[in-house]
Amino acid sequence: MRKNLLSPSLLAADFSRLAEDIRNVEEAGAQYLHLDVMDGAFVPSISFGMPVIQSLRKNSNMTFDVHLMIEDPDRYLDEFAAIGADILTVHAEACTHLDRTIQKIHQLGKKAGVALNPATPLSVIEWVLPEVDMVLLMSVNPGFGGQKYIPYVTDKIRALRAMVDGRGLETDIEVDGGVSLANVSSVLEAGANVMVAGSAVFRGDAAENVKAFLEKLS
Ligand SMILES: O=C(CO)[C@@H](O)[C@H](O)COP(=O)(O)O
Ligand SMILES: [Fe+2]
Repeated sequence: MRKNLLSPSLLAADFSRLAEDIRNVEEAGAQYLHLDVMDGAFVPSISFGMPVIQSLRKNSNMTFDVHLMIEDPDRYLDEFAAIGADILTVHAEACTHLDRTIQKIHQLGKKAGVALNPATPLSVIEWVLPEVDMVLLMSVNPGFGGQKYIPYVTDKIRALRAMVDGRGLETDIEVDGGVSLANVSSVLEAGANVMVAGSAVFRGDAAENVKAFLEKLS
């Protein structure tokens, strides 16, 4: 039986009190912490990088689910591994040699994720799928929190679930962008099992929101 997991996205937290916000979601039962690294090149925005993640590592035992929205992520994999990332997810669109990048993440002893923008077809990962621990399907165009879920991604999740199950794989399927308490059940029903939620967790009472998500995921 696959596990359904919640990965609150730190991007929507209050940056003036990160330690407290993280403690809240961890104590409420969130298993992963989603860390969005943006370089201002692959995506228009710049978020945060290694020093922030390294500091937070001391405050949390959650699985650090690092989403690298950066060009040529190979340049930084050693460093992200060294500061305590558990899952390193790279964008297929940002990697010239995706297979090599996945191998490198595994050599560093980390789980390898591959992210696809909404418009990127699943065929891009067809051959590497058995090598990947998690596929992240973007359900918004990456770069910002608080955007609206793109409805056609639900069919893409269904297609990926069929691909994963049809090949007898255990690849996690993570969905990222606009996931809320209102749509999480349909995302789950389509076959995703790792839910990223930023605004829907950190806007309002984060602990209560985590509990409400976990109830829907149980
Ligand atoms: O990677 C990204 C955006 O590029 C996401 O992880 C967002 O941070 C999710 O935020 P919400 O859409 O849930 O507010
Ligand atoms: Fe993300």
